[in-house]
Amino acid sequence: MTIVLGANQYGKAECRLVRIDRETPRHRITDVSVTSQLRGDLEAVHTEGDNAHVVATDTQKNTVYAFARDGIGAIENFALRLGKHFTGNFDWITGGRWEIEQYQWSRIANGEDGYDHSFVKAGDEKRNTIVTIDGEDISIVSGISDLVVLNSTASEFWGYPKDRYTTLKETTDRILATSVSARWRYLTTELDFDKTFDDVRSIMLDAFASTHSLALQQSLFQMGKQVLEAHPEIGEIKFSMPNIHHFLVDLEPFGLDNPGEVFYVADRPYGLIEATVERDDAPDAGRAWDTVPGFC
Ligand SMILES: O=c1[nH]c(=O)c2[nH]c(=O)[nH]c2[nH]1
Repeated sequence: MTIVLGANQYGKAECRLVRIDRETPRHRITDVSVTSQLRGDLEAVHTEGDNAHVVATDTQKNTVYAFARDGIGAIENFALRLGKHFTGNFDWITGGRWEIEQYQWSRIANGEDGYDHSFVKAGDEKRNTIVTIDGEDISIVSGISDLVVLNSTASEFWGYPKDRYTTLKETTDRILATSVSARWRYLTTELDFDKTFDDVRSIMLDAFASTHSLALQQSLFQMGKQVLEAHPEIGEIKFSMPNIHHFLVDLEPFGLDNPGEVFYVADRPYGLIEATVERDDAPDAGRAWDTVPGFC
């Protein structure tokens, strides 16, 4: 028996970086966290402590900041730039993984257009991407997280099997709320990623709002289906959507009715609905999803 090194990667995680584009008085802000990880011929450092092939994690971090000097642009393009740099400049680095999470800011309101150089954090919602390079293969999985949405009606849940443990009452009018995490795989590296992201987000919101839902699962599928129908450059989309339960408060002890107006929101436990919506002719995903946690 011999003990050998298995899969490995290394790099600098969560390089927080804010860039201000200030060519004109109307500044723009890009706020990201970048993780760079390299793969390749890295056996010797693990088995011998030989660092000859180790592009230091500190160097990777510095490269992230130095590249930002030229602009960031769409996070997908920034991740691709980093990946091509490391795989192109160090022979033994044959691949890697570049993950970026982007935090959203909007302009502080001031008339129609907002202030030129004053921003307010736009909630918890985040945009993200993972670019993976493996030799000649490049995969891009992008997504959104913490997109919190709520329908105050047009949601039902009934017709489920009943057994001795079932206490849930059927309903034809409930609140449907969730925090959408979605990731989708691009089938191309040449794309206006900013525009596509905005469009995917707005399709998901519109599908959630316009679906009269008999189950969160049905809303999820509609969201994915409508994204794939509009975007042939996306192979599949995965969702993880907690059902944020809103329970009707029993006001009867106070002699009051409650016609669907007063709720308490339970933070846990929560239903967790996860699914992949895919086109049946999409090219094989290869290892694109291997290091994307939290989805099925
Ligand atoms: O939309 C729902 N899907 C379920 O699978 C489920 N299960 C449950 O108890 N409530 C709900 N709601």
